[in-house]
Amino acid sequence: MRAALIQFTSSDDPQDNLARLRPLIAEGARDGAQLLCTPEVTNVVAPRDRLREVATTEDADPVLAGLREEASRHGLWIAAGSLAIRTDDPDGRLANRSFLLAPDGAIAARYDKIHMFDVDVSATETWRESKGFRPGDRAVTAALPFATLGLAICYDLRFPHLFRALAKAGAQVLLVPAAFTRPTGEAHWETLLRARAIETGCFVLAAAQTGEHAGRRLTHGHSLAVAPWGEVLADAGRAPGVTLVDLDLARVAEARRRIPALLHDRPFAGP
Ligand SMILES: O=C(O)CNC(=O)[C@H](CS)NC(=O)CCC(=O)C(=O)O
Repeated sequence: MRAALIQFTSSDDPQDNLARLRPLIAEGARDGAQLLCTPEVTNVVAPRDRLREVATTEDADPVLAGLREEASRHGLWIAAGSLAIRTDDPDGRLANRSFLLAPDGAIAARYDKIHMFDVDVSATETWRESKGFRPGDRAVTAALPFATLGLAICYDLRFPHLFRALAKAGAQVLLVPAAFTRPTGEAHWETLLRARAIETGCFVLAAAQTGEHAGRRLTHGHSLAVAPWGEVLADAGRAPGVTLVDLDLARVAEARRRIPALLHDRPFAGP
């Protein structure tokens, strides 16, 4: 199968983001991608107040509507990394929700980010994702004609048991759309993605936000594709654009045959 990672710098204006995404999708389609992945919060990256003002419901979100159009126009699958979506939460919290869009434009799966990034990265960089977003509580796989996908988002990457559960439920390709911070990206991003691939014997596809966003926020970039044995197949660097990668799904079974650790869980007591 051929996948495309769309690396992108989302602004705080969904219409602007959609307008800049369309040509990248056309490029991925022209180059034969069957599955196209976009980063976390593709529709809007903004400080909390602006985000709440801009985010709308699934029915009203222009980026979701536009991506559904693009999926059916080009007849390909789009994993809309995540979108910030208004919910019925009494406290007004949004969902950080991924959508898998089928080649006819239908919504084939949804996943709400489970783990909230409530972290003091440094003395000057602190995040309280749970103030703006309501966490999900359900892991999601989706069987496509050419591969079974496991869905995760950004900070979920640090919770290996989620990925193990996805692999055990049949996932062969794990998606990790992200908006990683610069300091944690430099220190951990590639290592964690390679570890999740090796542990699960899955391909990992991670489409990333890159560059400078509203409110002077910086993201790490380096959209990455990793093989089940752990090799980096593609690294998009810092520039926005489309990165193509060919996945030979037979490599999933091959990696798991060489190291059958997924079958070797044992109960234990303690510590
Ligand atoms: O708030 C938004 O706009 C959407 N959410 C995000 O971008 C989230 C929470 S701030 N970012 C991460 O999870 C980064 C994780 C990370 O960098 C790490 O694990 O090191």
